[in-house]
Amino acid sequence: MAPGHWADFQYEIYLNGLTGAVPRLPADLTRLEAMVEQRLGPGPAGYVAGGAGDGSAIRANRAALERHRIVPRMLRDVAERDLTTELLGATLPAPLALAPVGILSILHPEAETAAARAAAARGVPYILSSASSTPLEAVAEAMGGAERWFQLYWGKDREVTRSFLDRARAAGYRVLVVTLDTPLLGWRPRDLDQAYLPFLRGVGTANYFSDPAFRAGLAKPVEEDPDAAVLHFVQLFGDPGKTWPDLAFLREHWEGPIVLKGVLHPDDARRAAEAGMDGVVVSNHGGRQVAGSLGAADALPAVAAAAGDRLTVLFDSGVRTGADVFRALALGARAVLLGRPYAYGLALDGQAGVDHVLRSLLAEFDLTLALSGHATPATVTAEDLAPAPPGTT
Ligand SMILES: Cc1cc2nc3c(=O)[nH]c(=O)nc-3n(C[C@H](O)[C@H](O)[C@H](O)COP(=O)(O)O)c2cc1C
Ligand SMILES: CCCCC(=O)C(=O)O
Repeated sequence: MAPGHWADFQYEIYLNGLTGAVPRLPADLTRLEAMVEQRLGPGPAGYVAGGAGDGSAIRANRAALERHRIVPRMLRDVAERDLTTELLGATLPAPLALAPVGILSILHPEAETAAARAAAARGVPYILSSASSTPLEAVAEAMGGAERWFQLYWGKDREVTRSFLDRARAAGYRVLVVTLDTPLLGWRPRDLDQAYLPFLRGVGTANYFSDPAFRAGLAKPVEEDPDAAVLHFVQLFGDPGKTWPDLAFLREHWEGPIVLKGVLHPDDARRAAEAGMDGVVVSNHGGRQVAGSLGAADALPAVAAAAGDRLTVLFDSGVRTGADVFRALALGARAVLLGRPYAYGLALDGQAGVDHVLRSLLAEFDLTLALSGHATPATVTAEDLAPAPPGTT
């Protein structure tokens, strides 16, 4: 990252305005979802925007964040700011990574590769999903010298898991994010009502179909019987039979940091620490798994307290603005993962769209930080928040 502040993006936009150039995407990232609905058909837009059941967990995610109001402090010298953040042995330019979002080819032909390039150009880690539409080796190349994180769907076939870990290691991925909240796909009415499940057409299976261990489990090569290959994928991608002792296998086969994604209860954080894990992502999978579940931000303070200094605590589910990043840090996260907004940026303008989303979010965060009286994320605490008056959220 060049010297300067993320907030400089604001001046860049103003200066472009002198020549009549205005950005192609809005500065208010909450507008992107409606734009994607208009641009893409209801299938892909519904898949990304949709949630479990009645959508209550998506609403809970927003409510849990909005319930906290920022209390700005004055005259604290915020002229020079530094957003760099130490995270799991690396120095990041900001407390942010891009969340694993699978099957991005339903949104844009360049899919994960474009998202990875956009993130790498800003030094932000991109967490590649197991359910990527592009093989992990090709995405690793697109990441160049940036941090490489791989998200594992920890399925039923141990050989496939082992092979994914071997491939990820060989391709230079350093951090392993193991998603625990998706051993089964949640009940998602928008997809069910449209009978829209991209996986059934083979989207998001690139890592599997290119995997020697996966291919060894098929009666016929993928190319000869793609339907059977899809069925095999559907049967093995999740494993609802797993329990905490099973983590020993992953710990044994992955030398770098392991982060468990989808932790919402403090006891699960304690178990993660006992199992030798390095971090957790407090997340309800963007409200896509358990309708009626608590807003992820509501779980954050207790998980952070249970984690203490034994685990690095990350957060996602509902982050849409710079204020949300601030709130998550104040509630105990060290960094946040951005999910749907960058997928929308990709859908609307490819790599440039992801770049716009990243820079807008971080510019807004930088300004929020400064205008609230902080020169660095490290000084943000729960003291910077006040509860919203009852009935106002
Ligand atoms: C379309 C879509 C696909 C996703 N795919 C994955 C995935 O492959 N692996 C995973 O761990 N999480 C996946 N997630 C969850 C995200 O990593 C993240 O937890 C979620 O998007 C956060 O909620 P938010 O986007 O509303 O902020 C997906 C989310 C969406 C919207
Ligand atoms: C096979 C997993 C589906 C990707 C995912 O995590 C999601 O759609 O939420």
